[in-house]
Amino acid sequence: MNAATQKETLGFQAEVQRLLHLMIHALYSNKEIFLRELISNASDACDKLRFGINSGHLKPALSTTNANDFTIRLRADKAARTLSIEDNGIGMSREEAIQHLGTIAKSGTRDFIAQLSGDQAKDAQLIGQFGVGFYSAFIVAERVTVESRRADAPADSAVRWESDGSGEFSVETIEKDQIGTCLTLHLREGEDEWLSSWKLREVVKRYSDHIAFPIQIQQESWDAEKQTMEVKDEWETINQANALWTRSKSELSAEDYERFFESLSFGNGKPLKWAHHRVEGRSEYTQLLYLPRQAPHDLWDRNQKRGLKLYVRRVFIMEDAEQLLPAYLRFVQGVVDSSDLPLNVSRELLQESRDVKAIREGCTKRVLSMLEELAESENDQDQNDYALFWREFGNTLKEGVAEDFANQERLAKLLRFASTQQDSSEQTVSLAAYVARMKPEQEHIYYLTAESYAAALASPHLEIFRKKGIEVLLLTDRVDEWMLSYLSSFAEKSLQSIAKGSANLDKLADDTEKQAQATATEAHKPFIERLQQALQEQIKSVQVSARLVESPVCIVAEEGAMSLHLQRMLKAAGQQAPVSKPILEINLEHPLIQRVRALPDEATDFQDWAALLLDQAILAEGGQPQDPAAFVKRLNKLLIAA
Ligand SMILES: Nc1ncnc2c1ncn2[C@@H]1O[C@H](COP(=O)(O)OP(=O)(O)OP(=O)(O)O)[C@@H](O)[C@H]1O
Repeated sequence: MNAATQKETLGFQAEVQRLLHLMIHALYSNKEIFLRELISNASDACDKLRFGINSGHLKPALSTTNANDFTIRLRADKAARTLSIEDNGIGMSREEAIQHLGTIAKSGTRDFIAQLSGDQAKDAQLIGQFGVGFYSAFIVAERVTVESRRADAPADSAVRWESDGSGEFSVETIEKDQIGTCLTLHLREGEDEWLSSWKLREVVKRYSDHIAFPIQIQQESWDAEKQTMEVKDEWETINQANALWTRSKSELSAEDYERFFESLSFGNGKPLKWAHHRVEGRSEYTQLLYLPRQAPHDLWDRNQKRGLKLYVRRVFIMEDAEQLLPAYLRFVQGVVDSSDLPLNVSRELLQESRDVKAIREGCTKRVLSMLEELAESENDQDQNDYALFWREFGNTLKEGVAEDFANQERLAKLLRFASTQQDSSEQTVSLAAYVARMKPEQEHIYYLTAESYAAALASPHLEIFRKKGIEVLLLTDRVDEWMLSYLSSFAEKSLQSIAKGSANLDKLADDTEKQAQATATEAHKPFIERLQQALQEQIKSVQVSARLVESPVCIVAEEGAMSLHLQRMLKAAGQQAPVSKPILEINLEHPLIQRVRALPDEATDFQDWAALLLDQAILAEGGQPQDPAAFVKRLNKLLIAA
């Protein structure tokens, strides 16, 4: 026996020993992950061999090995109480087995182990972040035998590595017919469940369904004579072995993508659009992202489960990984498969990972590009998919304007609104289209927020804009006010509420109009002051209106103050809104105002008239009079007197 074939016994690297001891205890409650780790190693080994063959780097010893023959086989031997995981991947030489299975080649191992405390929960989390790999076999096995033959080595140069995990391992050279690696786990007392085919199926389905190579177990049949299940020499594939996203786009049809979406979304119909890319650079990953056609009923609820499915090198890691996309894109479904994250990445780690940050940015940009492409369909009369998208998800996308400053400009281009330019409440007008239609003298993008489309259309604030033929965007979704507090301009035009302050109306008025307003204010100063006096508890001031044409009065919020609509919304939600008194604007041309103005100084009902004017202004704006019963009483009193 020469030195190379001799059996030798070696000690584990000190770190391995310590890690093994701590890991077995810390991960015991989550022991099934050992199977995922070992299958992942087997899959990596197949990948490496396939790559070696395709790139011409490696010439396998067996000519039969081609990309279609790769399998990962799980063999349970009930009599011997062993579970084997066998692959026909790249395999290991004797030196490689010593190197890879006796040491931890990762940088920072020492620091990492120094952090382990013996506290089970904390250590489990830390080990999870570190990646447990091959050594997880010892969670369920009291002894592990690895027989391996490198794909380019002759049959008599294979290796057997064996250890009970207590500090030493042995290696010897053996003969092995097949290339690849066979790991045999001699199960610990009480671990017999790993001999049952249903248990193996269950765990493979959960974690390894999308491993690209077939994972197989032996078929069993009932032997009536012996009254036992007998193992047959036939193999059955128990995973889908079809990680669609790892295949090249040119191989996949629209039906393939649609079918996969169905499996992701549990029958939510066909997707509107998808994007499938392999991203290289700072972080390497594959993204397969879908825009659904229909919103789930609870889309509005930001606390609902959301997110993409996360895989690491085709091993399933978690459902609903919400860190991979910002909350405002929670309608997107799909898969991210990272090449960089550790297999045992936890939700906590996702939050801190720089790789995840890069994935999140990359996926966000991709979704925005998909939406921009979809928006091009707006010119298509027959199939306006963007209108469809906007109806379902527009409200959610608006949250992005407030939350995603880096992409605000792109998001603003994707917004659609109802407008006075159209006859329907449908939100189809983009800010770009609005700006293109602006009057030469117009400097602002005008909008009005209201409870409903009908309320917006009836608002007295619109009168002057109608008269001058200036378009106003009508915003009636709950999220609008919040969004607007973050969106102050578009294409260098500032957004201006027509229900606040002067609304820069003077810029729209010609010199004669301005002159007339100034003269009227001067001429009716005593009346204006009297009205102001009567209502001073409730309003900030009375002003001669530049925006009213048909209505006698309206109220507006002060420039820079919270809009009255938002104040009402906050109040309805039980939140405290800063109290700011509105401005009452009056239309001096209106017969009702003229009637009140004509009341003699000694008239005792001036106070009633003033209160009535204010209350109707509040009503027209969509609000509630402070004291509705008093309003009705006053109205009746004045009607009877009239
Ligand atoms: N089935 C196998 N075939 C060939 N080599 C293997 C096999 N299993 C393990 N190895 C070798 O042993 C090394 C160590 O495996 P281990 O699972 O501990 O770490 P890893 O796979 O490199 O990292 P991690 O599992 O944490 O992502 C692997 O890098 C690989 O070189």
